Amino acid sequence: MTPLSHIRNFSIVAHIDHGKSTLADRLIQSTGTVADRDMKAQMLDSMDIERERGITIKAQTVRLDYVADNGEHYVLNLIDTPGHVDFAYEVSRSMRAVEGSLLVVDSTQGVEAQTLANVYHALDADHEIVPVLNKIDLPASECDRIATQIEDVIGIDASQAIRVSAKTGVGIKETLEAVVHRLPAPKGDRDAPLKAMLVDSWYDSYLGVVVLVRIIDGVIRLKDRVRFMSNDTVHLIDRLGVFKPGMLPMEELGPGEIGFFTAQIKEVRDTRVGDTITSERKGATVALPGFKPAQPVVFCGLFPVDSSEFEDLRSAIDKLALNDASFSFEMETSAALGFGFRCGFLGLLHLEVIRDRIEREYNIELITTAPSVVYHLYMKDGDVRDLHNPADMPDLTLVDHIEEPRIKATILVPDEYLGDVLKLCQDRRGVQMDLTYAGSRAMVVYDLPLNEVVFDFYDRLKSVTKGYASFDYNLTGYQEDSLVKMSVLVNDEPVDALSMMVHRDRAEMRGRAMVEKLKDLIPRHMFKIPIQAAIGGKVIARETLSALRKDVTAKCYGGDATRKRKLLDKQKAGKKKMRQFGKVDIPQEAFISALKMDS
Ligand SMILES: Nc1nc2c(ncn2[C@@H]2O[C@H](COP(=O)(O)OP(=O)(O)OP(=O)(O)O)[C@@H](O)[C@H]2O)c(=O)[nH]1
Repeated sequence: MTPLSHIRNFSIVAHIDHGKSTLADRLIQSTGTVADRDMKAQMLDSMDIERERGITIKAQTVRLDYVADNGEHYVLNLIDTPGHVDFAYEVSRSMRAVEGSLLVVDSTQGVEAQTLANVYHALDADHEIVPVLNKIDLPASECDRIATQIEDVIGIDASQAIRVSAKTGVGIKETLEAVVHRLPAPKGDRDAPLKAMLVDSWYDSYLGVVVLVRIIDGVIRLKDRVRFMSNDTVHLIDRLGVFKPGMLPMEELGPGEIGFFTAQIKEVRDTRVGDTITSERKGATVALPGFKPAQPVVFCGLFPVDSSEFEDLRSAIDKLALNDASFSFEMETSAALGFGFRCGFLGLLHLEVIRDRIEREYNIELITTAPSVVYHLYMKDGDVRDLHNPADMPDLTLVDHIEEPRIKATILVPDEYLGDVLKLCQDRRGVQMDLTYAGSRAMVVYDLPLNEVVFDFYDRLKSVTKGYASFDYNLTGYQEDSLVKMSVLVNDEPVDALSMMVHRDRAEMRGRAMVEKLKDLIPRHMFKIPIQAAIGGKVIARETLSALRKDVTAKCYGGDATRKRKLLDKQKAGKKKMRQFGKVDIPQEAFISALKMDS
């Protein structure tokens, strides 16, 4: 067992793409944790989807053995945290398991919105922070300027920032020395009753549920019987160890150490992140302060394109939920789409990841309905209800008022795009709260309704700023506003999957945009099709799709045969992805595309 004075626990915080995973790889490699020949890029990103998209979702951990320049042997535990806003919750909880952070900032880019958000999590957890300026091998690197920016914007001393190229390996040794000498050792009492913090847990098809723990006090041993304090269950530890980064068995783990155990636990749901684990006998009586469970904030319906795949979808969703306690679901039926599931997610990226995994790993084509936030309905009879699905909106005459979730959004953007960003936020019913400058960049803080952000705000922000803006948000609470349900009728049939909650003042604009989009997205049929948007019984926008002549290749005027064939093939492929509403076929992509706003 390593003495506390020779343990350092740390995380790396950074904005996406600033080089967190690359730096972690270099640290793993240069401490000889993984032999060079086994090294593959991004050791810690285990899921395929993470590797493909280059984003980290689940927190991962690795133990590094390091002999410092003073000749002493240290154990360094690195917890890698996700970088994306949807997973901020995972960031904040894994920070509680460590004492310090390396703050990685790309020295060609500077501080971004997620740098700020993540560093605040680290400061909240009382971390010692060592700034690291990365990518110094690039000609555009400006270390002095970025160090000053870190001091101005974040307010921490950056005079001792370490200059690193995670790509070439320059500065890696200095980084390891800084971890040893500038980050504090953990505290803990080996002789006190066991107190271990449950940092994370996941399902492994061979091992069952694997639990990641940080030992605070006491010692945990193989074959110990331990009690989970939140639900008072007792489990026998049948496997104990650390990640290097593969599993390395250990006989015991003492204070300050981070490792895993398995104990024949069947479901991730039986393990509450933030829970305190103690010994069955003579255990601790007071639990560690827990964490709030992550709440899904975005809901949407997932339906199989081919309705015979409903059972396959159910089993795919069941399996995914095994490993992801923040993903919720319940069965849903839609008049238009048949059987499916209403699912809750931490944010849009989370939604996309789950949807992609179902489509790819389980080979089920999906129709995704409009993402919606959770509204609070205050009914006239005094009842208060949560509305997860606009299709369930009761008659407005029964509702006294509606509250919607609001967020505090922080956006960092180069000066020249500030005007466009302000306009975008204003158009989305935002209220400006703050505007400050750091060099040639502006930091603007807006109070915005989550429902205006949930769908395509981030895409719009990237496009109006040519990708130069960075964005982060957190939920602030609920606020009353004038909200109504807008329904869409195609050929006089309501399409419930397209109904959405909108602000009354914006309903007409949204309705018009929606029917115009649908007119382009729905192929022409042999008859005229009216497309309408309505609030209650009142139509607020209308378009008519004219009837089609029979021959789809007619407009090719003879001529090019391959082009004709392509068109027919395209039409055939399109058919498979259509759903029938009354007499009308609506292509799958219409459900998502129709909801994108161009403002
Ligand atoms: N030139 C140069 N490129 C680097 C350096 N460090 C990282 N990169 C590149 O920057 C890109 C992003 O690096 P990652 O390590 O994936 O970034 P990340 O912060 O882990 O991103 P997430 O996992 O999505 O949070 C990759 O293409 C890296 O190869 C560096 O020191 N120099």
